[in-house]
Amino acid sequence: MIHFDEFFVKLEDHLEQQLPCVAYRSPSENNGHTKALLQMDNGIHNTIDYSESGFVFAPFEKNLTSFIIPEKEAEFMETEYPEPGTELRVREDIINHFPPEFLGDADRKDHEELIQKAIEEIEKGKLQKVVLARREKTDTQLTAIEIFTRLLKKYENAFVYLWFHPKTGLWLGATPETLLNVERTKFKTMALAGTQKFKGELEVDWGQKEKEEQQLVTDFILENLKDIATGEITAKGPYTSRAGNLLHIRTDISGYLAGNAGLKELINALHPTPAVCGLPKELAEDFILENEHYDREYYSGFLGELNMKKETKRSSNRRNQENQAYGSISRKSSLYVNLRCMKLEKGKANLYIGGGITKGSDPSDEWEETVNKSYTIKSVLVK
Ligand SMILES: C=C(O[C@@H]1C=C(C(=O)O)C=C[C@H]1O)C(=O)O
Repeated sequence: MIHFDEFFVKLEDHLEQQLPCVAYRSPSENNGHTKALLQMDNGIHNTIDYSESGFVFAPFEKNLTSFIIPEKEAEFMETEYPEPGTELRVREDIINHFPPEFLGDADRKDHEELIQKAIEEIEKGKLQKVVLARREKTDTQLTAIEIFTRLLKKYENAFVYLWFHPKTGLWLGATPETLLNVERTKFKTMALAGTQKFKGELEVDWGQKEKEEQQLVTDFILENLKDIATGEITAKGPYTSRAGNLLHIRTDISGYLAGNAGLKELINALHPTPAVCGLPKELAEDFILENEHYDREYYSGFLGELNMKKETKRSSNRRNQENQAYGSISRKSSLYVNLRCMKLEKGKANLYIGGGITKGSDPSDEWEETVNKSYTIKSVLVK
């Protein structure tokens, strides 16, 4: 563990040298410290079968390249940051810096037309759900590290990260969505969908449309895991879960991998889930690629620790001591869906924001939802 001043100086130095690096912190429920992997040279490393150890950064489109910072090629550092009691207070008048109308009517019109087109496609009967997103460019005077530390201070329940790689550029985010947690054969995932604004209350009512939309995600996950899991798959929920200024419906899903299945099979079964793509998966993906007129790149892809070393604490319990002989170091993967994120380019932040469309969707409500979601990032972009 090092002091956070040293941590951020080293991170900044690495960014200046344009070398691959990542800094991140897990959601508080997973008790995370702020960590980083600084790759020691400028080598380019890809992963296809997810067998390597390191930090992976994978795109939305399955057949595009996933990059990895290998554990063995990088310096690992860890710090305690932020200090307790230093939660970020954002300006009350943040909305005046990014009034929805600032976007101009053209953005709104384009997005609503896209949604209308999807609703018409859904009404034809083949496509059930499609998640449509837009990209919004905005200015920021802040440096990458300033944005990162502000995200850390504001969103303790999110997976917060800063990723740089010469092949992908600089990305930052605070995502509420776990793709996978895997330790030995035990896996955990979640079905997250349905959105409303948080107004101080966790006890809220959800509309039929949101409940059904989230149920589709749960059903898809359970169905797709059936053949690679052994024994029963447990689903806890649905319940309301807070993500910054938003609420979502969430179900926690866990189980054990069957003997012939590994991380690769799990990822292939899940990514991209109908929380970010749609149903049926291929039809939804085709619709997205044909109709969203920009490249999602790494938005709605996934990222996180892949097969990273985890030391298990010694226990005084005799039976555990015997187990230690074999199992004191295990491998752990913690992957998150890349949402509430941005790509930073020379004073410009590119935000990516989407929402699930089903036959009950209303284009103007869906637009509002993307505006609300955009404040997750916007609220840390102004000092
Ligand atoms: C697609 C996004 O979020 C996803 C879509 C949601 C929805 O449609 O209600 C909710 C949570 C996420 O699974 C996004 O934030 O860009």
